[in-house]
Amino acid sequence: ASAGEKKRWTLSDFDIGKPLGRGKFGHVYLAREKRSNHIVALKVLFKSQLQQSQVEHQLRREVEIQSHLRHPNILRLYGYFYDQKRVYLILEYAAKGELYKELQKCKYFSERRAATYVASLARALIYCHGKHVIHRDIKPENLLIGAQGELKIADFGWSVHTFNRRRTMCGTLDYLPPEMVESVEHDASVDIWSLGVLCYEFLYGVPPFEAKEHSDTYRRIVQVDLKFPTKPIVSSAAKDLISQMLVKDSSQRLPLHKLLEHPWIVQNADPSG
Ligand SMILES: Cn1ncc2ncnc(NCCc3cnc(NC(=O)Nc4cccc(C(F)(F)F)c4)s3)c21
Repeated sequence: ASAGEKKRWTLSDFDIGKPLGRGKFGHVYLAREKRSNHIVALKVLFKSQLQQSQVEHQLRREVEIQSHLRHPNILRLYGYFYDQKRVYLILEYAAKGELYKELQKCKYFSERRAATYVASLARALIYCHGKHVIHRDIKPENLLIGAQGELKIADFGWSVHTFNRRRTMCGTLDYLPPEMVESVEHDASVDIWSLGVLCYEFLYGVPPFEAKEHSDTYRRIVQVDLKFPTKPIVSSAAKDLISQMLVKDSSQRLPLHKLLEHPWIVQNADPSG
């Protein structure tokens, strides 16, 4: 088998280093694979918590989906192993850490930095959608920064194969009425909406539909109650792009390949990503 595949990993294959972060289901540690000295991130998940939340199938799907994804802006999941009580995810290490911490520190990003991030995320999502994978959970907490400052989408715990859902739902689509064919409520355009929300938050430091109560946020989203603050000053080109992504009718949202041709991206994104 090639490196990292088929081999049965165990905890004794790794030296464990400092904690990198703690998620809902467990902690992440810096680790070094002893034989290769390869630095990785090791996410430790407790089986008990996975069982309680009945998310084991999601984890299996994440591992399956991630094993086919190879893109510079998608954090690699090299493999997994488990022992009596825990499941371990062997992940690519993102040396510059979590994007949301960087956003908190800077309050908001320059238009060049925001456009560079948005363009690299668009390229990663074009790649995913090309493989019928939608992420469905694009937000600052799921974005990491690599050693060269490049953005990495992480945590495909909520991603799905839209193609599979069509296939598993029925043998042939021919006899299905429109509402059943349409029933893949998440089509790839959900990621375009989330990328628009992210672009807004990169530029203003807050998400566009933020409100004190969940019910108010829900109403602002369904009404697409999009307002642009006067401060910080943001170019009209950026506002134009965001307005073309945060559109209620998912079929009318700016397609990702068109996003890469938008003047704001062309003029501000660093081509290297
Ligand atoms: C903080 N940090 N700093 C540097 C750094 N470098 C790499 N990684 C880091 N952090 C880990 C990032 C993750 C990547 N993939 C994940 N995947 C996941 O957490 N999956 C997952 C968990 C629990 C339940 C489910 C389930 F079942 F619901 F699907 C799915 S987490 C780093």
